[in-house]
Amino acid sequence: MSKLKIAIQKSGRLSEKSLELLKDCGIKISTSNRKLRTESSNFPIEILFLRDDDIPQYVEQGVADIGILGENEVWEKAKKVKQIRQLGFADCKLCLAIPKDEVYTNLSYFQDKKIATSYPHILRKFFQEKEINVKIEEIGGSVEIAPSIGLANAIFDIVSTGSTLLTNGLKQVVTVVESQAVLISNKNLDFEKQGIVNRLLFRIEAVKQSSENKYILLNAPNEKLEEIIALLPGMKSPTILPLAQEGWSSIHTVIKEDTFWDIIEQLKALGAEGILVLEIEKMIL
Ligand SMILES: Nc1ncnc2c1ncn2[C@@H]1O[C@H](COP(=O)(O)OP(=O)(O)OP(=O)(O)O)[C@@H](O)[C@H]1O
Ligand SMILES: O=P(O)(O)OC[C@H]1O[C@H](OP(=O)(O)OP(=O)(O)O)[C@H](O)[C@@H]1O
Ligand SMILES: [Mg+2]
Repeated sequence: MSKLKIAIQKSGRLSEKSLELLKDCGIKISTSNRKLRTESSNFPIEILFLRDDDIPQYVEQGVADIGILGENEVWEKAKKVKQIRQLGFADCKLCLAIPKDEVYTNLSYFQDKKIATSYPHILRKFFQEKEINVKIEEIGGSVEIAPSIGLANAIFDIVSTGSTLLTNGLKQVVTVVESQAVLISNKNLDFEKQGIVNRLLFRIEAVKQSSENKYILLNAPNEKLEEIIALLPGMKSPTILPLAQEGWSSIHTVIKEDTFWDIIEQLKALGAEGILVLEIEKMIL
């Protein structure tokens, strides 16, 4: 049986989360520092540890079948690969930033300015669409240093918390794109490999659903059941079980992580008691 080759970042911002995702999918992998290839003992997959910049090219060529990397690298390299699924980690933005004491008006500020970046392709496309002429200085890293050493007037780089900009005397003025980790695939996978990708995707879906949802249990007075149920969507609809105490019921359901604080406040206001919120290990819709 053939194995699916998955490329992940060897060491960097994406490495740990990529391995964790595979582990959460029940895929066992033994890792050691120096080994650049490894196989899973319980899933038909081989893992290649690579520089993230190289992953689009390898996936296009079929050296790797699928890969995990930032959308920013996928756009920058512009290789012919299929984007399968966003993965919800490594969230960041690609931004234009300038020295903090400069007065910024609008995009025309950048006319004829020199901008340092590791993302020349994305940047060139952006300014071409805006019909603004800029000079692009491509550098491999430590981009934030460029204005202070006289290499460029501005930078175009990854921003997350903004602390790198701040400590280097820069301020963000334009967000060009937002990015997160994504799963990409070769465009011509054979039937067998596509089957393995589908199995992997099914597991990723279950892992992601479980992290985005909470299981909640609560006790509610029967006269408020209707109003409380209206607040709780559930996978189909909530489960209602009578309590030993007359006039009360227990409600079980699943709610979205990002709405549960709002909903819980409303549930309490309607007289709900003994509210338990539990992590979901896996969730299959
Ligand atoms: N500060 C950040 N916060 C969130 N995500 C980030 C941050 N910096 C980078 N990323 C995301 O993680 C990816 C990898 O970042 P990293 O800094 O590890 O890359 P790299 O230095 O190019 O690594 P490599 O050695 O593999 O080429 C980026 O392409 C981006 O998608
Ligand atoms: O807005 P912040 O939270 O400060 O994050 C932004 C910084 O993070 C990334 O670099 P990283 O720390 O990964 O180092 P690298 O340049 O060596 O890749 C990126 O290149 C920025 O410099
Ligand atoms: Mg890189």
